[in-house]
Amino acid sequence: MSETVMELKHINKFFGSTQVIHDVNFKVQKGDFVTLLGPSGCGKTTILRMIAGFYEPDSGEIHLAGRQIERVPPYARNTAMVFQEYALFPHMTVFENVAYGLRVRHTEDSVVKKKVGEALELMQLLGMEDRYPNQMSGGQQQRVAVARALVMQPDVLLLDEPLSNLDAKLRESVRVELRSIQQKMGLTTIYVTHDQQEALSMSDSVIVLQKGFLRQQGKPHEIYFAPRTPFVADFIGTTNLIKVNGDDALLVGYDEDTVLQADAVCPKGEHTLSIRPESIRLSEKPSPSATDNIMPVTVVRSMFLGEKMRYFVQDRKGQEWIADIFDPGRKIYEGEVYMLFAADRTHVIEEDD
Ligand SMILES: Nc1ncnc2c1ncn2[C@@H]1O[C@H](COP(=O)(O)OP(=O)(O)OP(=O)(O)O)[C@@H](O)[C@H]1O
Repeated sequence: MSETVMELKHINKFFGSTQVIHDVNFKVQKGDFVTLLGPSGCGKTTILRMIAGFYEPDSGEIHLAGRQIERVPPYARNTAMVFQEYALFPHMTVFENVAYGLRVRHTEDSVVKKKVGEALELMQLLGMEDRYPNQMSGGQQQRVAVARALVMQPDVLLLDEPLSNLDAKLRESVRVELRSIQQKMGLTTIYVTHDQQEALSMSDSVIVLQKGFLRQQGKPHEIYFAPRTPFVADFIGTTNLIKVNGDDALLVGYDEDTVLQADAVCPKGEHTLSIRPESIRLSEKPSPSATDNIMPVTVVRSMFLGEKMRYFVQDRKGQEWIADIFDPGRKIYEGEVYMLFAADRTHVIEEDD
């Protein structure tokens, strides 16, 4: 059974006269890894800082572990935040950096020793207790910053792009490590990133933000395969966004000669469909199965990308589509071909941006 540990209700935030957060609502289940995802400036950090208590919302409520906390000072909330720039104390050893929060709380020495030891072990930092931050790599410093947060046993761990200073390979391995520790500890975590891949691969739940508005919250595969707005569809990977005429039916009109079958009833009027490039197949013959959509197209250009071949094709209307063909072998499609895609991958977008 899932249990809600945190909830934001109707949160609004202004900086001066500019509203940067607009009526944001979401719930976080205990033990979940939740990602706030969106482009630069969409308000991710502002939301995280309001949860930590560094900013106050102008209106709305924040509930954490049974308490209403939006006016509670940061030190009196049981949250711990890890910043992008680690913010370790340079003049303190690793041990003292990790112990800092416990010392502030006047925790007994023997308990400090035990808890810091456990956190260092979890983050694979045993043996480095006496080093100073400048004697460690970026990845190690980042692990110290996480250990320093874990040791506080927060109700929620807040991570603000903690991997963005690491190179791609290290980032990948720290990402796997972080997720596995978080799951082992059952630690509720909110993670800020603008990296879609990172969000999809790490999260139980993803929250997509655009210009201070929450556009969608869902499991990674829901966000990917059933985006609710064109922005979400386009921000999460590559997609084909196609304008169609709906008629309160599964069949939608694309042009005079083409009717497409969609994955849901499309309301009357102009709407958008999203079809992922990997959901498209190409064929020299018009041989669709009963549930396939089919359209004649012309190959404009193609690109070999290793595991897949990316085709840019144009339909009769002049609309360009992208089709990704995996395991392409030696076959190259050229000129006039047919594009096939299943009805259940022809996704009706509920709301236009
Ligand atoms: N202290 C501040 N005073 C005034 N405006 C601010 C302040 N902090 C953030 N903003 C503005 O609020 C908006 C949201 O910023 P925020 O830092 O939350 O975005 P973000 O999604 O975390 O972006 P990034 O990924 O670039 O860190 C931006 O337009 C930003 O310029």
